[in-house]
Amino acid sequence: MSLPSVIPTIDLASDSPQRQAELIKHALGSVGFFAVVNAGPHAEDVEAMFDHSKTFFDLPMKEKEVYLAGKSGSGYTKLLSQALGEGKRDHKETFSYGKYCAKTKQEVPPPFKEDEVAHETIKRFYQDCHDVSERLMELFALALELPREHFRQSHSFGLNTAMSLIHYPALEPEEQKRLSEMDIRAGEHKDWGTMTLLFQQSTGGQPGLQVNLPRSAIDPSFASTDAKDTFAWYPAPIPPRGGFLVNVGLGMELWSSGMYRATLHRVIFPSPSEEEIKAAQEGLADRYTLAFFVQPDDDVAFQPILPGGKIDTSVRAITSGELFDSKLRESMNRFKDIPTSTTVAENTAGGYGIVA
Ligand SMILES: O=C(O)CCC(=O)C(=O)O
Ligand SMILES: [Fe+2]
Repeated sequence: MSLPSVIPTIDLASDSPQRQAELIKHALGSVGFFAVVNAGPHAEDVEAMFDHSKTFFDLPMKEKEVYLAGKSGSGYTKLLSQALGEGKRDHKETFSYGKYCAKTKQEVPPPFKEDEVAHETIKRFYQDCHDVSERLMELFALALELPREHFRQSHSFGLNTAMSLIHYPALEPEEQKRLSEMDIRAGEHKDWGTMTLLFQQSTGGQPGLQVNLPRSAIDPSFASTDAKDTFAWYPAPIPPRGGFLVNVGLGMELWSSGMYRATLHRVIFPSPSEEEIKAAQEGLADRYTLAFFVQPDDDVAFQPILPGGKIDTSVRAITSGELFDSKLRESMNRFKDIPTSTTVAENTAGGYGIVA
């Protein structure tokens, strides 16, 4: 069974809200991912964002280093300076906008600062991602029989939600073979927050995102057998132009008492044969993605929601800020212990990412 049929596509322009909520509930209860079409940022803006991202990552290291991320995760992180999963460093560089558009504005890097059009595009993209995430949160609530503002009201505009430009550079096959023994593009992890919107290039981009799913989610007939359920990695689809993927993080999994699943995912290097074919066809291709990490305000407690829209207030639930801090600490400790295939001194000056 091919994956697009298990990662459903939700059309936010034509399905009814009831139907959208039903599809979301089913997707998040089984595979933890779905694709959205006909909503969110304009396709032209998404494409422009990929161009701006390329412009930034093409800058000489000296210029990018000016924006090195601090503990908040905002700013630039170098190749191999994060480890989303166990045992391997991530062969990617990122630029994250933490509190962008909010009161404490982060400084925008030169290619965007000096380019009024680029700057406006980034702001509009952020705003449109925020707006569609609010719509989705209303549907998440509707599907669990909660008041529509239940999740939405816990996310102040521009406060904890962060946006990342991500670049996974293409490598010569030999170099990639050497690196992939010790590193990965993005190690296996669950996101931390409410949800992530992930934009991939619909044409000319490189795939590589994989999701870890139980066989019973891929093949419904399997669920009725006695065989032990096993997990395997499946390639995630790239939605059509203007579309994007959505997955929920650990915060939402806790909040929904597991009715919405945070699914493990990772980004792998292309296999040498695929790489060779691609290289022959179009020259070496890099993978660029844009991620919008929706994260509740720090003091929001993930008070578990029970079936029927009841809230369990009998437990002292972890807050969004506590979960974020503990995940950040965990990822820093994990990172320190991981050897790398390249000179550590050259590559570890970056900060830490927003996700684990
Ligand atoms: O870039 C991708 O395809 C996925 C990135 C991701 O999962 C993350 O940064 O949390
Ligand atoms: Fe992720």
